[in-house]
Amino acid sequence: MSAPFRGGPVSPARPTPTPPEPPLTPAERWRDLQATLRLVWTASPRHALTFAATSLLGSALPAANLLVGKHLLDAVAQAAQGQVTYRALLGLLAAQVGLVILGSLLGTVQNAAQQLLGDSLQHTVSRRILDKATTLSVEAFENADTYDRLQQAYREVGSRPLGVATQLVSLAGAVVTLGSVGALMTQLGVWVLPLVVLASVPGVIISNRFGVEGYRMLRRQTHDARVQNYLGSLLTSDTLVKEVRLFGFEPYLLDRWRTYYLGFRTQLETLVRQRSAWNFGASLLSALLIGVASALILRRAAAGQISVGDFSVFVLGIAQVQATVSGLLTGVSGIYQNLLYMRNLYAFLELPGRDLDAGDTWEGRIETIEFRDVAFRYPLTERDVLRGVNFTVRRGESLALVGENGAGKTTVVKLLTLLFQPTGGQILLNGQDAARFSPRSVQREMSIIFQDFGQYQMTARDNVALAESGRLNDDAGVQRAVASAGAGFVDSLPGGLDTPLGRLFQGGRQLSGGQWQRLALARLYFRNASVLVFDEPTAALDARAEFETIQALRAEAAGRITLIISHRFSTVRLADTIVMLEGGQITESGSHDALMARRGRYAQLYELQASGYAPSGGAGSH
Ligand SMILES: Nc1ncnc2c1ncn2[C@@H]1O[C@H](COP(=O)(O)OP(=O)(O)OP(=O)(O)O)[C@@H](O)[C@H]1O
Repeated sequence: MSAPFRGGPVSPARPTPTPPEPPLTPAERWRDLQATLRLVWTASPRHALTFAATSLLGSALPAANLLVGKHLLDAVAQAAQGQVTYRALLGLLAAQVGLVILGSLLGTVQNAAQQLLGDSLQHTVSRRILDKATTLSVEAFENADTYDRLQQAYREVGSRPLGVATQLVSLAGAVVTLGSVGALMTQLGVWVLPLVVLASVPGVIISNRFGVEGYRMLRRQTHDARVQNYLGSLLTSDTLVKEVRLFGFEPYLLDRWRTYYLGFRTQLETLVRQRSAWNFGASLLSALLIGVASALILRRAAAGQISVGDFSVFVLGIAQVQATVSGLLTGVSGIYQNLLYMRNLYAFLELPGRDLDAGDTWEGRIETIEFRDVAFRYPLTERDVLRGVNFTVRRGESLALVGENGAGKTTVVKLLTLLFQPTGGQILLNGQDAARFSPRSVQREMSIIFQDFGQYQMTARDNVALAESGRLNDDAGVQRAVASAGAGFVDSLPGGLDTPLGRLFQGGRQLSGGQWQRLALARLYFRNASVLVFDEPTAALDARAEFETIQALRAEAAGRITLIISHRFSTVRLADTIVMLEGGQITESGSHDALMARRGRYAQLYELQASGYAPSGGAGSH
């Protein structure tokens, strides 16, 4: 089993690589686009509307600027010949200044709306991801693919949906700009606009193609990047620093970390080299086409067919059209790319959740639990880790599971607490199939301390009362649970129950392993459950604490079903029934005395452990 959960952001590396993405059909892309727009709209209708309106209005400004600029230039040229008054020139200047002011006003409102819309979107999407995560089964978290999707979705929440929205709006804006500026340029000759437009296309196609390549590269690297992050987190972890220093495996970790980096670097270099070469070719082609258009315009100028103002429309128009066409095409490819990222989010949101409230609601106490021929196989694995497991435990009884590492004890607990469903056989609660009932309603009757129990970087009170968050202020209940768990040390903490614990946040007090375990026990006792499950409840406790814990456990166990997993036979022997698991099957069961009398595997292991305490190394008696 893994080490206790320490709240680190990166879970241990899992070997399954991310499968290649399936290509999206146009219909799927269309569906994702609609879903994204709906998302943007629901995040903040007011800001979405303001953003779209100001962007579209702003898109008509370049043509208006060109037109006023042309008239101004022509007027200046005519003024030289005394044909235009100063007043008329001032009128044109006023129009130009007016346009500048309007542009800056629209830009300011647009920026503000975009920023607020982005923030609302980030909140909405994060919330959806977190909501989804709460409905995923525990199994889903043990699957590398799901975990990758969760990470990818979370990483992209800030930028991608807003990216689609802004690009779509700029696309519409680009059509407005191109139409209006294009109409002005067409007056200079029908070939001008097509040549200028054509000059912008190759560069955009190339940036589009390499954008998609870049996305594919990142996606291919997801799994390795996670491993690399994990390696980095080992070197920066507060809880692991002692072990890392002592064993001195920093160079090994750094070396592996760097090997991953070098792999990414090689891929990036190839991509950058290819993109640069193609970009250079595209800009040569573009310069050639602009050169041809300019030569044609100059021929008309030489023939006296166009004014200075017309020529300014051509020169400034080129830049405008190129920027707009490139905006238009990158907008299309940007939407395409952002939708690829959005697919990660949707793929995560579409993962089948397990409705923990589905099924009949369990009411009342659990009086008996029966495993009937239960088998279990973890997803994506090839062998059953439990086979033909049969046992019954009744109210007031305690059952201990023993067995060597990997025998399947924790798996029995995961099934009993309905975190997983058996792949064969049945679990009966009060004689009824547990599968009929909503897991959440059954789980309300259970309380547990896992081997890898949580150490919550919150207050001591939170650490206890999280077991029933509706009773966070039940001081008497918390005190009772703390007393049962022998966690009286909390009273000597500077802020008592309200002392923040852990090292992660300012002012937090770090506890010892045994103190954390006692708090986890208090959490277990805080919930008034009919089934108490102890998975290695005394592993981190000293001998006296173990004794006290067992005494408390016996007192709390009255009138309940108790299930204990422990490698300590001093704990196990007190159970009414002991079940010996070997390779996923029950090989012996009975009371301690019965099993000792049988002189089978249990007796062997018991004596092996007891011999460790005997002064002469001989077998101890029970
Ligand atoms: N998430 C998982 N996916 C696949 N196999 C798993 C998973 N968790 C456990 N196993 C496998 O199931 C078997 C039983 O594991 P389990 O954790 O139930 O053993 P255990 O008896 O509790 O061991 P320990 O005493 O070491 O805690 C082991 O072979 C283990 O490798």
